[in-house]
Amino acid sequence: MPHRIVHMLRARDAGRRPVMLAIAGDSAAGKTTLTKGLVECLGADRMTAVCVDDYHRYDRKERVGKPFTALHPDCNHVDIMEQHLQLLSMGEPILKPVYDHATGELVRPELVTPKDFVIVEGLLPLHTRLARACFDITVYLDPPEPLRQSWKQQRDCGKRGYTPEQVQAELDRREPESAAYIRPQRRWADIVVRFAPVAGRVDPPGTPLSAELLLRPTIDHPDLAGVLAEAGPAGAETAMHLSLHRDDDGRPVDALHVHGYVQPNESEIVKKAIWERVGQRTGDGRLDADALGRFGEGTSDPLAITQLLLLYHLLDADHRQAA
Ligand SMILES: Nc1ncnc2c1ncn2[C@@H]1O[C@H](COP(=O)(O)OP(=O)(O)OP(=O)(O)O)[C@@H](O)[C@H]1O
Ligand SMILES: O=C(CO)[C@H](O)[C@H](O)COP(=O)(O)O
Repeated sequence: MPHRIVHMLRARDAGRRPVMLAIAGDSAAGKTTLTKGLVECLGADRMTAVCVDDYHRYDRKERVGKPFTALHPDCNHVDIMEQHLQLLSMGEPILKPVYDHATGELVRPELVTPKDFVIVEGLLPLHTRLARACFDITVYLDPPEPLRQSWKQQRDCGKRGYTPEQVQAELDRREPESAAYIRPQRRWADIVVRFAPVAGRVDPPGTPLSAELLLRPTIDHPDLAGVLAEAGPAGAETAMHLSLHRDDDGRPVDALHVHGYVQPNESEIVKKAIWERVGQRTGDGRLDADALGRFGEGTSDPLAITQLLLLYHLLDADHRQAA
C-alpha cells in the first residue's frame, strides 16, 4: 500500500523532515490569503508554499470544449502531484509545473527545495489517500457558498480579466465537480475553517467576518482552557468561545468560535494568550506578528487567530520531531 510506505518512510529516524500542512478548498475560498500570512510570519527562509493548481493538465485554451472543468481530477496531473508531495514530505526537491493564473498558460517549471515547513494549498491536495498520507496537518476552508461566490466574482473580474457573467457561468458549470471532488475533502481535514458573518447580527460595514473552526480529534490541539479563561466568560462580547458540535458523521467535535465584531482589546487578550503558547515552541526563530490577519486591503483578528492556531500546530509538529 503506497500510502503506508509514505507513513513508514516519514516516521523512520532519518533526521529532520519538513512539517507539511495542507490547505484545501474551492476556488476563492481564501487559501492564498491564509497561506500568505503564515509564510510572511515565519519567513520565506523557513517556509515553502506550493499551489497544487499548478498541476493542471491543460491550459485555459485547451480546456475550452473539454467535458470537465479545472476541478476534475482528470484535468490535473494528480499522479505527478502525489509523487511530488511524497518527495517534498521527505525533504527532497522537485521540478514543479507552473500555471499562470493571470494568463491561463502553463509556463516554465520551477525548482522547489522544501524548507523546514511546507504549505500545500489548492483545489485537490487531499483528493487521494496517498496525497493525504504526506501531511502532518490538514485544513479545509469552507466559507458559505454565497460568500465564496462573491469573493470569486471580485477576484476573477478584478485580477483575471473575466466579466461577471463569465464568472457566474463558470461557477454554474463547476458546481457538480465541486460537489463530487472538492467538498468531499472536508472529511479529511483536521481543522475545518469557516469565515462568515454571525447569523442574526447586524454589524456596521467593514466589521471583520467571524470564524468557526471545527477542531477534530485527529491531531492534538493546544489546551485552549487557559486561553478561554483569559478571554473571560463565554458571551457575545468575548472574542472566543468553544462549543460542542455534531460532525457530519454524527460524532461530537469541538467548535471554536472567534468573533469578528468584538472590540480590538478583547481580541488582543486572546492573541496574546495564544502567542504565549506559540512562543514556547518557537525555538530561536523570529516571527513577524504584523503579517497575520491581512487580506486584500483589510485586516481581521479572526483571520489572525486562525493563523496563530495553525502556527502553533506547525511549530508543535517541528518541536516534537526535534525532541
Ligand atoms: N478571512 C477573509 N476575510 C475577508 N476576505 C477574505 C478572507 N479570506 C479571503 N478573502 C478574500 O477572498 C478572495 C479570495 O481569496 P484567496 O485568493 O485567498 O482565495 P483562494 O482560495 O486562494 O483562491 P484560488 O484558489 O481560486 O486562487 C480575496 O479577494 C480575499 O481578499
Ligand atoms: O479554480 C481555480 C483556482 O484559482 C482556477 O479557476 C483554476 O485553477 C483555473 O482557472 P482559470 O481558467 O480561471 O485560470
